Amino acid sequence: MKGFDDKELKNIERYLDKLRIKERDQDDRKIFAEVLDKRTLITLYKLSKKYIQALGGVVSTGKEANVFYADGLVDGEEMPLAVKIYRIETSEFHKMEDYLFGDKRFDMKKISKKTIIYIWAEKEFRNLQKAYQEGVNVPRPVHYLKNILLMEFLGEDEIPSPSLFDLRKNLADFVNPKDLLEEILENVERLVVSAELVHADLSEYNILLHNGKPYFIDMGQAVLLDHPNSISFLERDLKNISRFFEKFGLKFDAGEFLSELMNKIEVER
Ligand SMILES: Nc1ncnc2c1ncn2[C@@H]1O[C@H](COP(=O)(O)OP(=O)(O)OP(=O)(O)O)[C@@H](O)[C@H]1O
Ligand SMILES: [Mg+2]
Repeated sequence: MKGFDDKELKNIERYLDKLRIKERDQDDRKIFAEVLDKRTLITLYKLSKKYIQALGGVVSTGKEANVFYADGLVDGEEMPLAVKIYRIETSEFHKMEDYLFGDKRFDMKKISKKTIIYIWAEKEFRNLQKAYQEGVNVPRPVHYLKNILLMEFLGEDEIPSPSLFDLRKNLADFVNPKDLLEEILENVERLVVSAELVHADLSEYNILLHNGKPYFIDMGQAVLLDHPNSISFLERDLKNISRFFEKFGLKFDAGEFLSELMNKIEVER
């Protein structure tokens, strides 16, 4: 480890210990130990100096990333944060390549295996930034460094807002499904027409219902409209939405909406 010997690293670990506000259970501690390899620990330590007041518990453990809660500090204001830490030793990174090649923002010729993960975090940050600026409902991006992304935490009391998948059985108790579908499509339109992005993994798993509104999360794989596969990704996204809302007796023609979107893109250009 460049610049840090074992003693310094112990200090960092102690510092991070102090950051953890609550005594976590055995499983949480195991996950911390598993994902916070030395390199990631140092990155988290650097980020924490500026943005993290207290590190909370595990929100989610996934194939590509783990998400933690943190009491954040952004521009002098307290703000709950989601800390998304991409696994460096991810087994899924080959899939990432499909979404990176063809993206003119990243020169793939010069990139090593390890760097792909860092680029992935940067890509999610930039996608979120672009979407957020265009008024799409996404968590506000805060900062990224190497394999760690900080963003607004969508939830309350450290509990993340539910996904549409979580609510599939009792969605109608929380929201009018027809209104929700409309709002999702408005957000898709803003994402595609104004931000010129396609989510490319949109489904009930990556839409959270937060304060009664749909929010798109997990934007790492989102691509620019000029990506060679963007339209087929968009079609797949729309079909996922259509399939989900069918269960609520709502008819929505993904193909028709895709054509409408294509027309609007043409007009914008
Ligand atoms: N900004 C956020 N606010 C609150 N919760 C979040 C936020 N971002 C992510 N989460 C939680 O973490 C989970 C996983 O996040 P995300 O989908 O971005 O990562 P992932 O690597 O794709 O994980 P998976 O492989 O499980 O899909 C989400 O389903 C959600 O519960
Ligand atoms: Mg996800």
